[in-house]
Amino acid sequence: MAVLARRVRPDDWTPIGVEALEANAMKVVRSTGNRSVIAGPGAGKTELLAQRAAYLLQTGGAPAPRRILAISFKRDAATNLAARVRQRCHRIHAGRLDSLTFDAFSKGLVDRFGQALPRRWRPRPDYEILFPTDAMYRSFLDELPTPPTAVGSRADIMAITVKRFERGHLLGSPLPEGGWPATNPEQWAADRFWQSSLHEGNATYLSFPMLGRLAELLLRINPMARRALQLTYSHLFMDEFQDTTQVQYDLVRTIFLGTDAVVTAVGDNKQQIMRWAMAMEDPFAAFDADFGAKRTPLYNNYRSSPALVRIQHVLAQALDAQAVEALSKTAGTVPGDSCAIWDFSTPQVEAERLATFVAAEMKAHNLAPRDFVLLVRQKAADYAGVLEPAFRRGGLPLRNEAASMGKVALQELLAEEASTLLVYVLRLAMTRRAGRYWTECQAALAALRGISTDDEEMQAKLAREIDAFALDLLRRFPKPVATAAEARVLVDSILDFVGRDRLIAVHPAYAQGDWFAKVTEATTLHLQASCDGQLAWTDALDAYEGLHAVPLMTIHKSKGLEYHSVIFVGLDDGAWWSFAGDQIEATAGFFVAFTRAKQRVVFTYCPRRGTRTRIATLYNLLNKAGVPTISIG
Ligand SMILES: Nc1ncnc2c1ncn2[C@@H]1O[C@H](COP(=O)(O)OP(=O)(O)OP(=O)(O)O)[C@@H](O)[C@H]1O
Repeated sequence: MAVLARRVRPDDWTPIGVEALEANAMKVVRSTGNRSVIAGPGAGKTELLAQRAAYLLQTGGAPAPRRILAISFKRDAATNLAARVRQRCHRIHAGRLDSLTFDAFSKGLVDRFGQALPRRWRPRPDYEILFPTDAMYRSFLDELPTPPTAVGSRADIMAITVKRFERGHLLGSPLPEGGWPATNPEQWAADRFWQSSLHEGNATYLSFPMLGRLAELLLRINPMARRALQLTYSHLFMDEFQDTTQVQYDLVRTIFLGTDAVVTAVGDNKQQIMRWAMAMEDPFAAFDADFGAKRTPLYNNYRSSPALVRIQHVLAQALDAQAVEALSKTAGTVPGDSCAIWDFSTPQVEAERLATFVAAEMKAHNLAPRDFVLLVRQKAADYAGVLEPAFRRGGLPLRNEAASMGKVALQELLAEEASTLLVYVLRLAMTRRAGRYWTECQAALAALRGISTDDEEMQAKLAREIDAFALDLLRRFPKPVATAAEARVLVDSILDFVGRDRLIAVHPAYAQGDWFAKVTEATTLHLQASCDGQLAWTDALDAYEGLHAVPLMTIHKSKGLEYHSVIFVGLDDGAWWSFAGDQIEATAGFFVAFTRAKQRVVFTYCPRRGTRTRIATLYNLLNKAGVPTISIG
């Protein structure tokens, strides 16, 4: 892979790491105007952003010292894009991409500029993150005093529904600098919520959407801060744009609308599964209208076999009658049905058969455990309780990625910077062939220490320090840790070396409340558990990352990921109890699950878990696509 530090002429630039891009993707990569890319699953939308970053950084399209800002929804998506760009670009170039989540971006802004907000909107500097629930909003509304007569009555307040309160009033529109005129009960109650969260408790408590609203306000009223961002970023990328909330969109609009920044938004409306979390009805339409973006479709599917793409199209049409069938660019490699519904008599039989099936498929197609995923709609722990023992008996560990380590979900922990760094450092120090980890450690530590990519002297000094630390670590911990105390000492040593203060300074989430303590605790617990019974560090670290375990996760967590085979456990009314409530979102969830597969999708059904009448629509779609139902045992 060409990783050049020198400038490449735009005409000479070719995609890196893939053979070719389809014509429209290439147009977007090279484009100098705002673009919205709506394309189906596996079309290479994330890949397109990575290629565009490489193009802009290598050709000078994003001229130094200006930077590219990439905003994603999930931390792993943000890390994934940054890693793809690092693989494709020289570190001098890759260092000019900031890949962040929306939450981290908003929070960073409030942390940097929040104290300049007018008093009524100013959080205390040591504010805490609030994760509000419907019950919490309800009790807040129930406990409000009677509003002023001119505003309304107590009965008016009691009549406010939680959803309307949160979406329509608390977060529904940009914050007015001088506060809302108290003209109606909802707005009065929303203002009470803001003021009590900001000023009236022991601490300031703010949810991430509230931080987004504050960030938008502070940039709207502070032209210097806005200008600083506009000067910093020449380009903005937004992935999974279909799930953008109004809060996020307003923030982006306030910063970038009418500036010279070029915005690229990619997504797939059929994969919109965050409407419950306030995703906009049609963010692409708003973006095209406001930013004058040119809409560019993509037609290929690089992930899934032709047989799966054909079935995907039937599902896609249920979500969008205009959907165009994608062109599969991947050959089918499994014989027989690429998709089937398997009926089982009991969950125990199901678990045994699935374990045998995965083991046999691994052998037949030379696959690894992580080429498979077991997806469930919710309550992963309940399914894991039956599946895990059966897989263990079959010699295959199964790992519930939704399970918690201390107070952090495993999947979340593995995307945490502190945990990732620990793995990089340990792989570098304790294992052979750690070249890749050298690069990752050096890049991560240089970023934490603020060493610029072209400061050769400081980079060399850092390399020597890493080297000495790694040698010392191996001398002190030649074997995987055996006790909780040892795990703690090891984690502490690495954090001391990395620098807790630096981590906290660069990752704002760590500065808030006790999140850093929770992540450190979870890292220590998980390290100790992963070392249990292992003789070599490689095995312990493989266990930490779950490299040899079949993952089990919910559909929501599978977004953006891909597997050779997807086994969806429990296609029944029990798991999809809310199907009738929001049929479109549920079907979109089903579509997301289906489209994670490259070669095979298996749905399982067991009458003990529920009937299949309420979700007959999903079964009808599969029937329409010719998916057979097979009675397994
Ligand atoms: N031009 C290309 N040539 C070959 N492979 C590609 C190309 N573009 C993407 N891929 C591969 O296809 C797969 C899907 O790409 P990517 O994850 O970027 O798709 P996506 O459109 O973001 O998918 P989704 O919306 O389903 O998450 C990845 O394995 C990626 O490496």
